[in-house]
Amino acid sequence: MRLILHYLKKYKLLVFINVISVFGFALVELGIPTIIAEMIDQGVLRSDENYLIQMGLVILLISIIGVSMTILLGFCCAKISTNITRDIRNDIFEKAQKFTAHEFNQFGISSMITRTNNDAFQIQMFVNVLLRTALMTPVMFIFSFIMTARASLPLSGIIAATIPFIILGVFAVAKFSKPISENQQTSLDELNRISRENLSGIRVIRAFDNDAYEQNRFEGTNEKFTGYSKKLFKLMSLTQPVFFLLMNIAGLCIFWVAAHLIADGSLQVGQLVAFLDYLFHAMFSIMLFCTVFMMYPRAEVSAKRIEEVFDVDPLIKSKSETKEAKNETTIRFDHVTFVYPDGEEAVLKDISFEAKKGETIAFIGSTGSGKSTLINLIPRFYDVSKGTIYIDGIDIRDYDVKELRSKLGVIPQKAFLFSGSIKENICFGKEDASDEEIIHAARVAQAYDFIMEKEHGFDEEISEGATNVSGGQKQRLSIARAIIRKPEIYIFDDSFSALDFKTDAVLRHELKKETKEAIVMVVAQRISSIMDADKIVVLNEGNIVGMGTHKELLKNCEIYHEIALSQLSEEELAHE
Ligand SMILES: Nc1ncnc2c1ncn2[C@@H]1O[C@H](COP(=O)(O)OP(=O)(O)OP(=O)(O)O)[C@@H](O)[C@H]1O
Repeated sequence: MRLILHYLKKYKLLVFINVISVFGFALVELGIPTIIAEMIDQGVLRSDENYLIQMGLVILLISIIGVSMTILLGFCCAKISTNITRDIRNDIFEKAQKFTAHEFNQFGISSMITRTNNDAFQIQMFVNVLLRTALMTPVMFIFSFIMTARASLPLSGIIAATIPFIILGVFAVAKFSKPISENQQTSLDELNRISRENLSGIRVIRAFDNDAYEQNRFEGTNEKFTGYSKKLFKLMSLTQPVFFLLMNIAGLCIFWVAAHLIADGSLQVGQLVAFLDYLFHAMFSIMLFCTVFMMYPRAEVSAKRIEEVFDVDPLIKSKSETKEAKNETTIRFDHVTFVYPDGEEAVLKDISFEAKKGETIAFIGSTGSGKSTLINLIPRFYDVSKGTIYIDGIDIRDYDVKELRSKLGVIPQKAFLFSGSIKENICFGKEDASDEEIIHAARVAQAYDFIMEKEHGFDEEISEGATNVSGGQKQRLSIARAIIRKPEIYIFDDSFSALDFKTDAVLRHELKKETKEAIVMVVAQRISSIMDADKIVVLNEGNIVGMGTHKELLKNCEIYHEIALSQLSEEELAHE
């Protein structure tokens, strides 16, 4: 409710119009039975035709007002509920933009998608019904109840006696349905996760001939989800007949008592007609109330799941303004230690090094030695646990994150392309890039030739998951995407691994010309990719075990010598 109220505040005017139309609608609805009762007692029984015509016209006018109010009510409810859902989705998306991998892991990507789509939709349905009925129900009920009491006190006593049973029933349904709704949403998360994994890992599943296993896994979860949904529907479908049964019993009692009252002359037929009409409205409003109340537990579960996302305090906090930077391009790690938020041991230990404008600094080491972790600290995908990283003399935590990242051109280990054209993918690095800039970036990244071989050149569409380009082509496009930004610091995380040796060499040669004014940080497994670097940092189990040029390291770093020996022949090494 807190979440819904928070969003409702943004639409005060619409809510106000909504309230007016509810009152208008309720008064019109309830006014008509009063007039009809008058018409029967004064017009029909006394055969007063003029009176009947006059009252008929009043009913017509009131009905027109009623219809207009109902249309207005529907319009307001639809507008408010859809706008609120849109706002919730936008806010979840905006919040998620600030998440690090650690925060995403708390929910899982599939659950984030379910929360954004399905949970937000549950809120939309609830708000729509709530706005239609929340105000109308008490207004109509109280008014109709007073009117039924006015029409006949003994008969209204029967309604009053029925109400506690209805309220008890509604509370019981809400109590049972809440845990089922929670389980339903959780199993929907699971279903989405399995679908996602299945679809994106379809090749691996087929290659390992594991279709049957995956099918069973999916069917199991689907069955679970269906089970919870069935339980909910059963509960709901039980509720209505029981409700009507109660109503019918109350109706029977009412007619039985009414027959006696009319027989002994203490109740008129007109009064009974008015009573029945008000009774209908009272019951109708109770039924609406039950609908809202039965939807509430489900919406509450969804609201809680959305609030969980909003309540996360992202690890990375941005400064609104960056301190005045020194007029230099440097990057400096000063005794940096890092432990993953959900890890126990330090993955990087007391790391210190520096690189200046125009320099290339490379990182090498066995798998799991911490190379990717090290460079992921620079765009602040995570913050250091100890020590400081300085860019241009300023602690990176003192930057506005946007400004910090605008200095960087990151080419991740797993090249990722978006669905859209090749051109759009390259322009992701610089929205307003000219055609010349796009072509230049593609040429430097050695992507131009293969792009031109595509039927539509730069307008060729990249499919979802970039399945229509090869691994090496993906890497080159993501390199072009970084080049086009002309960043101050290039970060290549094993970004040449899918390239053949010749393309790798040409690309590095072309890059050298492009990056004269920048710092280039390269993580690589291949010695040949980094042996020209100005400085090579050798990592082992999170420690720096060697730092220097290729030649220096060959002489004084045993681990580097071993890596070199495993990749280069004795002859090649002897040349160094
Ligand atoms: N998100 C994470 N949470 C916890 N531990 C992690 C996380 N990511 C990586 N690690 C651990 O941190 C260590 C360093 O991983 P990292 O990816 O930095 O190594 P790397 O040198 O880049 O390896 P590779 O060459 O295989 O890419 C590994 O032991 C890894 O298991």
